[in-house]
Amino acid sequence: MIEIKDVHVTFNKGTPLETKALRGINLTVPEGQFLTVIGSNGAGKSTALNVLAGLAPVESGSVRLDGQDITNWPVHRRARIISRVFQDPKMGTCEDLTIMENFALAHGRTKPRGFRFAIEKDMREKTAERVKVLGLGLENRLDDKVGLLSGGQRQAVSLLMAATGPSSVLLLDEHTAALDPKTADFVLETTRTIVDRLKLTAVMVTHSMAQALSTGERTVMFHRGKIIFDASGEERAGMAVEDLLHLFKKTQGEELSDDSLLLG
Ligand SMILES: Nc1ncnc2c1ncn2[C@@H]1O[C@H](COP(=O)(O)OP(=O)(O)OP(=O)(O)O)[C@@H](O)[C@H]1O
Repeated sequence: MIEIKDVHVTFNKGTPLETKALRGINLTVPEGQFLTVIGSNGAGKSTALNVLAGLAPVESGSVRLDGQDITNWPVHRRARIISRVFQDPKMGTCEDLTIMENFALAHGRTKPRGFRFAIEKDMREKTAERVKVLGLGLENRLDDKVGLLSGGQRQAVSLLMAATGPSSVLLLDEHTAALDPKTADFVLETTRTIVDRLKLTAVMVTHSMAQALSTGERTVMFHRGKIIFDASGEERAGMAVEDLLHLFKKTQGEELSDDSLLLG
């Protein structure tokens, strides 16, 4: 379970560039929940993910994971339990290494003589089995360099790698935004399957309201560093993008002006 309590993040404090990126965020995500996060540009979505990953300076408030206070844990300590997939398909994998080597690396199986030698038969079979879930035939291309894969294939592999290992929390940072619509749909469907099968706690930031409502089981909206609504259950099940816009206008007294949110 993720528990973010009254978290404030201010960049460049005390300077003319001071930005209050998060202004008292409270968010509890129960174990196994798939949460989607939406909001206009600069609303604080990525900062919230960075707070979880340990990359944003928490000015006040606390972050707990499964009851442990991780507010001051360094990034590397969290990396074992929290993994992340970024917008850029190139960020989750090493393009000069093969699919197999990337998985070996993710498993921390490196040895002084080089991990090529450390890839045991057993691990190869397990990796092939895992990659097969994607339905892309990549189980027959384990020795191909990742750089040869398409953006969608690569993002699917990143996703699988992030979900492999001991981590139980998956952070998805607009991970389909750089893909064409068809590939984005495929990666999104793969995401749903992986999160469901591995019973992960997932937080997905997206610019698409439609995607936010059709994925996972709960949606929160950020606006100017605050969470302005939190929908789940029946309320969310019947929601369309127009309802979100209406809700935004009702709570904020203004129209939502971010085109990417409206069109996504
Ligand atoms: N490292 C940083 N240094 C200074 N300001 C930052 C930093 N990171 C974010 N900000 C500022 O904090 C605010 C929130 O940014 P954040 O990236 O969290 O928004 P976002 O909701 O993810 O937006 P977008 O959808 O545009 O990516 C913005 O005003 C941004 O310019």
